[in-house]
Amino acid sequence: MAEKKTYNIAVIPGDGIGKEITPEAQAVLEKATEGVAEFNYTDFDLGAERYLSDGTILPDEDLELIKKQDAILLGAVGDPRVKAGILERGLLLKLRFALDQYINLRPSKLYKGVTSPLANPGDIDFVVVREGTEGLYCGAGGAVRRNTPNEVATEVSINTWFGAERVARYAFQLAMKRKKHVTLVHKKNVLTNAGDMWQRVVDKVAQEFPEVEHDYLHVDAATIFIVTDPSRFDVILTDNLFGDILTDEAGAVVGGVGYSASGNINASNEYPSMFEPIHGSAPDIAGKGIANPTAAILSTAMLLRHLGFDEQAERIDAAVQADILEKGSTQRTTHEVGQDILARL
Ligand SMILES: NC(=O)C1=CN([C@@H]2O[C@H](COP(=O)(O)OP(=O)(O)OC[C@H]3O[C@@H](n4cnc5c(N)ncnc54)[C@H](O)[C@@H]3O)[C@@H](O)[C@H]2O)C=CC1
Ligand SMILES: CC(C)CC(=O)C(=O)O
Ligand SMILES: [Mg+2]
Repeated sequence: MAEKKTYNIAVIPGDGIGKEITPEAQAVLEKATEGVAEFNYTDFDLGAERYLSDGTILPDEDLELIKKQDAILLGAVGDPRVKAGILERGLLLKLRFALDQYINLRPSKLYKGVTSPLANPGDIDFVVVREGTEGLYCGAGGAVRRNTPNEVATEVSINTWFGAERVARYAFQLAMKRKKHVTLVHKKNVLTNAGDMWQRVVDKVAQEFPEVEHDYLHVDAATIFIVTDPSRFDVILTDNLFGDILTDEAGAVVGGVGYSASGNINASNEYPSMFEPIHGSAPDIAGKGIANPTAAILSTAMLLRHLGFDEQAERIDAAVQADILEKGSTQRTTHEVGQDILARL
């Protein structure tokens, strides 16, 4: 149950379709919370336009203000006019790291009425618990002898016992509320240092949860089962890179990344958590008004659940499900989908 009466929400639409889907999500969030508490929104002009106009990516004063919010609603980051990585690292990953959002929570659910590319998808309903602050995304590494034929580039995957243990415990706790099954996904047959540590962490944490079954898959095999037998999964626990890749695949399997929401959770509540669709800024369709805002809207349900507004979150989920059942197969603009879902609240 929510405890406070006033909530401050940072809104970062970002780039590309992020700017198109975020207003639809925010409208749903505002409507769903009408009368239950006061939600104050602060818009942050961060992303490619800001960077191209004044060279700033995430100024310290913005970060400090964001730290004081209760939650963050983010669209997507990345623009073809800006060198790859500048905004992704300097804005998105900086937020995840600075706010210690170590749980990257990514549910994959096949909504009734959505057409999966799988012939026999079965009942797909699993959650990927992806570590959010470590692994190959830390930015450790570098390049020597750049722009010579002898260039060597390294990316170092940093995995700490502390980091793996806290996310593993979260995954087992989540499994207790679900089908009590955790699958660790890694590549321990090759990444023998990190993979072995992750397995030992999971074996230790599992002892605290005797009711939860756990197994292991190498990531390459996991990609097979996500398309051949996705209903076998309940909670997938994995590292930052594998989780990123697997969740896009899972998104495709449940009808498209436009249906896949996520939360970057600071489970200790020291800093605000951030909610965003799993997809990016989709430059190939940006500006056309055709992006699916459903993932962004479902992200607001995750935001509300995080703040303790379970009932309001359920209403958003139900509105999305009803919308898909009735109109999922019709061609609609981003705004039409947003309006249709809004009308059901
Ligand atoms: N969380 C974030 O902010 C993320 C940012 N990115 C950034 O986004 C940019 C584009 O990356 P891509 O690799 O193209 O991935 P992407 O997820 O933006 O797009 C991949 C494909 O999915 C489609 N798609 C994505 N969202 C959709 C939606 N809501 N409705 C309908 N179709 C949708 C796109 O049109 C595209 O064909 C890059 O700059 C990348 O770094 C990528 C992933 C996550
Ligand atoms: C753009 C990246 C920083 C990450 C990504 O693709 C994701 O978190 O899904
Ligand atoms: Mg991704």
